[in-house]
Parts: sequence; structure tokens; C-alpha cells
Amino acid sequence: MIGNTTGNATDKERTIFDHAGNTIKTEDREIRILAKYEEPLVVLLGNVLSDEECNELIEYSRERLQRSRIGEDHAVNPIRTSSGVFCEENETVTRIEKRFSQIMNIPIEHGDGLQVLLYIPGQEYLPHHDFFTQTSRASSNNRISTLVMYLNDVEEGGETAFPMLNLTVSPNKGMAVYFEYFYDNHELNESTLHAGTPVIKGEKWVATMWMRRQVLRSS
Ligand SMILES: O=C(O)CCC(=O)C(=O)O
Ligand SMILES: [Fe+2]
Repeated sequence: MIGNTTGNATDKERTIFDHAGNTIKTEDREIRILAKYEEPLVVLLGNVLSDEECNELIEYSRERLQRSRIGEDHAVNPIRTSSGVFCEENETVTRIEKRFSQIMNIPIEHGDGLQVLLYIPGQEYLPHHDFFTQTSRASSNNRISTLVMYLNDVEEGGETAFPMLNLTVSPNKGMAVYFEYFYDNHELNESTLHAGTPVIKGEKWVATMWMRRQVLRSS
């Protein structure tokens, strides 16, 4: 566990995301750090995917979409009304996952796999945490960080909102929002509560990557 050992609540815990400077140089792309909320750490990133990569992910997903399911039993639930698909590996998906892994500073084998979601007007994802509750079986290898990638520009609505931080991120094609919640300090984890607000006009396409504490799949 990466945490402070002094027990002093004012000591900042170390973060997983540890990139210094204004850019992240991954193997194949230079990502721009646009803004940061320090605690909990929320980072706005630019130039994460090219327009072509965004378009390709949308095209790939459009014909494979299913109503989103949540939680351990994968139930259809009104808290999330979007449609989604987990991407199978292909050249583009593998390249993108590798890039995300370098941004998130966690090996790709810890990832849940790239999930693409579509929201149409009226659809939303109500406030939630991405980590599993302690009572759930999945929490034994819990999630620790999230990257939400915007694949298109949304005409109106569809922001990612962090209600406990009074922070909203507007979807912009090629940009992403990163946040993490592995802390010893449970208050910091709780404050990563977030929502996809209702889309008012147009479609909203996102790709989400969640990372786990331990390995989840072989590469
Ligand atoms: O659609 C969004 O803006 C947020 C998506 C999200 O919270 C998730 O996929 O876990
Ligand atoms: Fe989420």
C-alpha cells in the first residue's frame, strides 16, 4: 500500500499517477496534462487519442452495443441507462490499452479491459464510486483508478460530474479525465463520487479503463 506511515492526517498520501511536468510521453504519443485537482487526484488530459482512433472505437462499438450492466451480478439497473461493450483485442485496442496503462502507471494486466459506452439524450450514469463495496466479492481485488476517455464532442449535457468536489468535466473529443481512489484515507476515496450527467442533445461516447490492485488477466 502506498500510504503515509507517520499517521499525520495532514501528510499527503503518495499517488499512483506520478508524472512530473506538463506532458506524459508514452511510447507512441505525447499526452498533455491540462488541469489537476490534488486531493483526491483528478487529472484532465488532452491529446490522449487521435480523431481516427476515436472514430474507430465508435465504429467498432456501435454494432456491438448492449444495455449496460453493473455490479457483480451484471444486472440491468436504472442507475446506468447507457449501452456498452467490452472491446476485444485488436491492433487499435491493444495500442490504446498500452497507452492508457502508461498514463495510469499500472500494468495492463491489472485492467478490467476497455469498455465503450454510448449515452443518447436522456441517458445518464447516476453518482457512484468505481470501487466495489467491502462486502462484495470483487472487492478482494478492488479497483484503484479510472480513465474516462471522450470519443466525441457532445452538443449539450453529458458532463462527468464530481458532486463532492464541485467539479464538472465537459466531454471533448480526444480528451480524458483520470482519477484514483486507493487511499488509506477513506474520505478521499469517498469523495471520488462521480456521475455521467444526462445527455441533452447529441450522442455521448466514452471509453473507460478501470485498474485493479492486483493482476486480473494475462496479457
Ligand atoms: O460517462 C461518464 O462521464 C462517466 C463514466 C463512468 O463513471 C464510468 O464508466 O465508470
Ligand atoms: Fe464511474
